[in-house]
Amino acid sequence: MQLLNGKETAKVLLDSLEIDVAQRAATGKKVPHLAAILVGNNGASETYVASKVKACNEIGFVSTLIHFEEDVTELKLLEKIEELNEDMDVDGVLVQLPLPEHISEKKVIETIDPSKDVDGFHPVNIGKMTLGEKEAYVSATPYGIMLLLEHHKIETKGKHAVVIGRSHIVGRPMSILLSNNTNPGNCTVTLCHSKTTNLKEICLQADIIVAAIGIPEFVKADMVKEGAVVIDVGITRIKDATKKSGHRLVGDVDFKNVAPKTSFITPVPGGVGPMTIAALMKNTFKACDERN
Ligand SMILES: Nc1nc(=O)c2c([nH]1)NC[C@@H]1CN(c3ccc(C(=O)N[C@@H](CCC(=O)O)C(=O)O)cc3)C=[N+]21
Repeated sequence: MQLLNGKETAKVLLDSLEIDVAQRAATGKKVPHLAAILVGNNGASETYVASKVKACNEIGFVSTLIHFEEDVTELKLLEKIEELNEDMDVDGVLVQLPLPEHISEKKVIETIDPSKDVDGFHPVNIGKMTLGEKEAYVSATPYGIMLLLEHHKIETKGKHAVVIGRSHIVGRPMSILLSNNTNPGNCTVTLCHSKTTNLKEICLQADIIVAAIGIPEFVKADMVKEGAVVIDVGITRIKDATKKSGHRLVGDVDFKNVAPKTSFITPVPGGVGPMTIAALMKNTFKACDERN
């Protein structure tokens, strides 16, 4: 069993971006600018957005964090997005999800200029990704997983990949990327979800499993074929008084029992999470490069 170390891989990618940014700056070009919008006081969201801003600072991007109160009106949020769309200095705009009930995520996502949609959530980018077009901004988590597979030279061609979870931001785009005619890619893909029958039998046929359902330790050892590659997207916070933070992070995979059966597996934390950040930074660099 080999650990797919997302933290280390993300660092390699971020170091390389840092050089690219320095090169832009040295030739008098503008550096990438990411604007992130956070609504309310969700602890996990605050942590993730803080990591994104920190990554920006570390590699020489400019970042702007806009923090609205939980009760901000949808109109006010949409107006802010439009302002950022028009701001020539801003290359990437992201609105951290989930949003409060009274705000339509669909409207918010569709208001972001597709050329600044570094999260890759806009229908235009989902369409381009589905068509395998290079200019698409690919949703950061699935993109990060593709980069992790690529970095470790994991053979995916002709393999059976089983994706568990059909969310718009992870499972669905993941299933499309893995089936695309690319490397990594060229998988035969089965997309499973809450209504799937015989999930265990399907998983047992998988060469690659991507668990993205948000149920802690859902994937058990008896669902995994010997030698499979297991990617754990889950990141649930469980209260734990013995931890300084008051919680520990648990993935969608029963890591302790599953890991010994696998050829490669991602840990939680330190697996997919840091890769999500690295992918977002790559998208933001691309947005800047295409604009200037
Ligand atoms: N518009 C939008 N874009 C997103 O990209 C987005 C989002 N909304 N909503 C929520 C999910 C989740 N997400 C993570 C990012 C980093 C870590 C990460 O860095 N995790 C660390 C641990 C962090 C911790 O200590 O909590 C790790 O796994 O090692 C995890 C999860 C981005 N998301």
